[in-house]
Amino acid sequence: MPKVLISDKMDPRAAQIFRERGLEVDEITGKTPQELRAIIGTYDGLAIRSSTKVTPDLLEAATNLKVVGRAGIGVDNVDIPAASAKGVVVMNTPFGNSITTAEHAIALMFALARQLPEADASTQAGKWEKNRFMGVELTSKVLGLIGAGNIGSIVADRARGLKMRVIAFDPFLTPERAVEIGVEKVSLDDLLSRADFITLHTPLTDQTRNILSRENLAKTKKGVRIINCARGGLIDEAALKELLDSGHVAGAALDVFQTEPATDSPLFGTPGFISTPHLGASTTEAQVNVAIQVAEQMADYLTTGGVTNALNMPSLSAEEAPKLKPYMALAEKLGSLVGQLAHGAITSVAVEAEGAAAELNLKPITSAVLAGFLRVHSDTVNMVNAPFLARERGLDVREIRHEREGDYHTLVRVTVGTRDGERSVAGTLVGNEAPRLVELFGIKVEADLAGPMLYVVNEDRPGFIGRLGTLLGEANVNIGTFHLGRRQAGGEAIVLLSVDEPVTPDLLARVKALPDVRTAMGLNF
Ligand SMILES: NC(=O)C1=CN([C@@H]2O[C@H](COP(=O)(O)OP(=O)(O)OC[C@H]3O[C@@H](n4cnc5c(N)ncnc54)[C@H](O)[C@@H]3O)[C@@H](O)[C@H]2O)C=CC1
Ligand SMILES: O=C(O)C(=O)COP(=O)(O)O
Repeated sequence: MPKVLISDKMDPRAAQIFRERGLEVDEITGKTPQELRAIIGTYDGLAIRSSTKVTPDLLEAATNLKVVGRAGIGVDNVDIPAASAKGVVVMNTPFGNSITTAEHAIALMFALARQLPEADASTQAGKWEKNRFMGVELTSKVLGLIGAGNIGSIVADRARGLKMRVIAFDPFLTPERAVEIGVEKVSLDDLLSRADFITLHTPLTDQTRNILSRENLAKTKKGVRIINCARGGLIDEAALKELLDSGHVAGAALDVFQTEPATDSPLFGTPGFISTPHLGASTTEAQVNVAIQVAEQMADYLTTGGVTNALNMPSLSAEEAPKLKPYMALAEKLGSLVGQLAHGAITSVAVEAEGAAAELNLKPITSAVLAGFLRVHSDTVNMVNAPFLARERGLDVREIRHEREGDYHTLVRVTVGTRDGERSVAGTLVGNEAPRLVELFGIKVEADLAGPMLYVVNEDRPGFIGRLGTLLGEANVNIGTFHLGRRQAGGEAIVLLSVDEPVTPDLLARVKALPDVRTAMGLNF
């Protein structure tokens, strides 16, 4: 039974779903990285929010881990390349808390406009400072969005309802989408100089880190108010403090900080500064959404292989997964076969689908080919890390669909490119289920690829099969299945046979010494 660890505070529905889906679940929150490292080894799944840091160090100890599920959006607390390299799927819940977070940004914008926290503190202190708290209206003000994705576009929608003019800097925002969400697409400099309010809604990446740098903050309009419900690393906090002190920035509301938990910050106590402790996603509705979603996604993956919202693997629906499973087995075997047989440096891998296979999602099939192929050299390769490792090796990977149906109702062909040219193998599914090789390096040969096998290339001459059979019999090697193919009579022929025990170097040497043998190899599936 797969085991899941919930390591950050999560709605109880997550644990309930894991149990209902037949998984074992432990909820152990608030652990230090060292404590987590000590227990992670037995778990197949790890469900987190933003507190748990999935570092290379934690992953190293996570010897059984197959999936990390982030009940939320931002995954900057997960080292995705390290997870991918270890073959761990990383999933998030990209929409579950977006409305809630957008509403928090709007709440902070109002709080800044009317100095609500200070006014509240003063009033409750019995001061009744009616003249101290003069606010500004939002109507007709310019709101500058940095990042106009899911959350940014909801903020834009709400702000337009408040009669604000919304401008957005987002290099990936298309002009059509800008029109659709009712924002004016602008450059960052334009936004900085025009916005009365600036709100950040980008992920934290190498491109967005410090996007409101000291230099960029200095380009803002005097009296600007800044809201950050995205990630702490997006703003230079020291520069922000100075600009608040000088009065250039009229107000700043941060829900997120460079270092969290932020129990101490030079910004604390600065006039015009408001903070919340990373509450963007903290509503009952959002937490129920993300807990249910992450648990369903992780349970799907651990029980059916279905993949939804993975950041390091193509999606594969729970309905698709059973249909693709036999294809993935076929693809792994074909990948493994070319991996074992192809000599020399491989520079490209092409995966072609014909007939029924052409109707399917090819991404998982390709990942399985690459996994089978790369596993020949490393047994830690799986479908998650194979595409990543292939990229690292500079392999040119292509997927090709053919509408035509050939001799088989469904066919997957794998062609690898080497310095000596291309070599290709192809297979089908018998009864839509059982993987079967049908072509090897241009020669038609039908074989099940399973267990230890012996592969021989020979001259097609009478008597050869008998001599090979005799040799194997004398060596006490039991033959399970025997498959033959040839290019043309008297030309190059191949023998593929399954044997009960792995082929020993000694047996291989004797096979190679037989007359008419060009080459021989032991294979394993
Ligand atoms: N405070 C909180 O509790 C929460 C914070 N978040 C944060 O909000 C972020 C945004 O979430 P979504 O809108 O759902 O993500 P999203 O992926 O839908 O949108 C992000 C947008 O940022 C844009 N972007 C990327 N690089 C950029 C750059 N260099 N400059 C400008 N724009 C850039 C993208 O094109 C995209 O449109 C998350 O990554 C997360 O870090 C999300 C939920 C809750
Ligand atoms: O979803 C996100 O990106 C968030 O930042 C929410 O964080 P949390 O789950 O509340 O720790």
